[in-house]
Amino acid sequence: MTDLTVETRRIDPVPSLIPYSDPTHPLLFLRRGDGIAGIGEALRLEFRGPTRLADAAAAWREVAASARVDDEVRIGGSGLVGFGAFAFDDDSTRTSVLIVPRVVIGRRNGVGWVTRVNGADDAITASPLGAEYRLSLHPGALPPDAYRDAVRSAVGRILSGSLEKVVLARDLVGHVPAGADLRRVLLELALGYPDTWTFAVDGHLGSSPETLVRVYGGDVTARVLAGSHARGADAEADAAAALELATSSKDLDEHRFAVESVLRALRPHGPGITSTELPFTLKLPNLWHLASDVHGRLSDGSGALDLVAALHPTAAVAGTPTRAALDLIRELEPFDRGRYGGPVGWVDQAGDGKWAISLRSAEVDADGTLTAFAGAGIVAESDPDRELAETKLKFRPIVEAFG
Ligand SMILES: C=C(O[C@@H]1C=C(C(=O)O)C=C[C@H]1O)C(=O)O
Repeated sequence: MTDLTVETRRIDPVPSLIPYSDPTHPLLFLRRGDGIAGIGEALRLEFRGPTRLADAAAAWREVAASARVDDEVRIGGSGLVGFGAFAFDDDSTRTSVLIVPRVVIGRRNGVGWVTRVNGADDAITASPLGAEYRLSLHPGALPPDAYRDAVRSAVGRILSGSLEKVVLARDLVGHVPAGADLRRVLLELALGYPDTWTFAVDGHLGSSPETLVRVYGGDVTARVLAGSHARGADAEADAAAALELATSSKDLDEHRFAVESVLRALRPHGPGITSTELPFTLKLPNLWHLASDVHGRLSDGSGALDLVAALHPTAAVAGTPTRAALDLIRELEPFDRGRYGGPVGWVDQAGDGKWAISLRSAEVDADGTLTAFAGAGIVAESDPDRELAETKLKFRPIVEAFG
């Protein structure tokens, strides 16, 4: 592998990162206007199979150790960065990637920068958006009726004692016209869901509210989501919806499994890592979620990718116990989730980084085939109609951004 030469220079912060990214191959990780956009690929690493995350962590350590980095900005996202998107399942046929762009444009807290790899001299320009397009998405391999049946089967397994929780997803499919400017969709997502992580890596894009893990200078944070409720039609109904969620033993159970799975994975790397004592209600434009924040200090020098490898898959996207949940997902979902439910984010030279769980997301293949997934946590008290309705709400960001 050739050693990378990386140079970061301060620039006036660009007003919006999205118009600077590539129209058909955007690389983006953004929240509330701050983040990084990549152009081109200076280095692309691909991984597969059960060790894909550990392999990526090891490969990245080598890339980082051999890179010559001159960074006059030195904040999260400056210097050497790799964008990553990883498949959910060990047996997925979808490739997991780490990509070092040729050029990165970043902005954070009023500071702007540009990073050039191996002397890339691309001009930094916002290009006009391509033609408008709209597409409709249709049920895929697990249509609504079959999804209800799958939920019923899962509840049966839970009641028989095989497991406590499983997250079941269904799929929608569509076709993106050739040459479509994907930045249009990213702008819609970023405007509509400003508090989420709007991302695009290797044809996989979305707006995720769930932080898998964030590492910076030995501090670690995560935001666990599990337990959902539709927003109310008016202020009063909306407050009632939040209260119902915050006091629902079904949702609190579902949530507890997810928080416990995160703490179990992180504590070996920092015994003092804790979560907020009680979950809080997080308001998104389409949904209420139960949320818990996790934070602490790392005691073993783990990098973001090491923790991603330790955490994935959490009970927010798989279930509890993990093995039984993954087996049931394979049995009841007639598709490969690809990178939905997998880690997506970036890592820097020090091993710091920000990673979300790919939710509210879609995969756009080279031939324009679009596949989107949305799921819901199934526990003993789950009702098939309500879980189906929940997946509909979770599809909304993607359906509306492409529609
Ligand atoms: C599985 C999804 O979302 C996850 C499941 C949730 C739930 O079951 O309540 C809530 C947030 C996410 O952790 C999805 O968006 O597809």
